[in-house]
Amino acid sequence: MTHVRTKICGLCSADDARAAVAAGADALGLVFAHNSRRRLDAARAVSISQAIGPFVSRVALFMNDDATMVSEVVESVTLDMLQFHGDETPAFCRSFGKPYMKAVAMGETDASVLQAAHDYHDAAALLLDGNRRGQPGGQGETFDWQIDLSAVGLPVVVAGGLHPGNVGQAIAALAPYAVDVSSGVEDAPGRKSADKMHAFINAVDKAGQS
Ligand SMILES: O=C(O)c1ccccc1N[C@@H]1O[C@H](COP(=O)(O)O)[C@@H](O)[C@H]1O
Repeated sequence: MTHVRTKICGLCSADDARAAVAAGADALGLVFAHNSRRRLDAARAVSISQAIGPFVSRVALFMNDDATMVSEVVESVTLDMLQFHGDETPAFCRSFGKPYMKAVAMGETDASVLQAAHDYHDAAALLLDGNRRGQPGGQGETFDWQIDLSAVGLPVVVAGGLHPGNVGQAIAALAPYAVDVSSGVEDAPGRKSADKMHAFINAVDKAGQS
């Protein structure tokens, strides 16, 4: 039996954050990317972060945002990890003194997970997303799960188009360390569904038992 961890991303309210924790999420994502419809300002992010109880990780998501903005967020919001979704270099990712996760855009034929694992060797994890390079994530797009990840050497987080109905299949195909979901547990853009979050985490737990 494997405990596959679940990150729920794009929380836009304290109530949704509490519901995600109640559903059993291991990590919650707060989006600061300038190009996201789920983008938070610092005041809202602080109120959401305060609503998250102990033993649940807080992850801040950026995409090609400038260093000053990232530093301001790191200084004003309680965070455990940073998630970078753009063309950020390894030096940029590690420069904020926090564990980080680098997203790899899998929605193109030449995406090289092994190259990313080499370049971002000090990352806490690699996150594989279904978006094309340059396009924002969080669009609900899957990628081809028939890939061999055995040589990656870093924890792998699978994302992109996951929902309660397909996450078991993704786990069976890729045996990831964790899965990450945003659109697939929403009722409307930026509004999470407690029922969908429960169903998602039940499906993850079930897949980890088989
Ligand atoms: O959620 C966003 O708005 C977002 C913006 C820019 C980059 C990434 C974003 N979200 C991340 O995208 C993946 C997949 O999300 P989905 O489940 O397909 O909606 C996930 O890691 C989100 O954290």
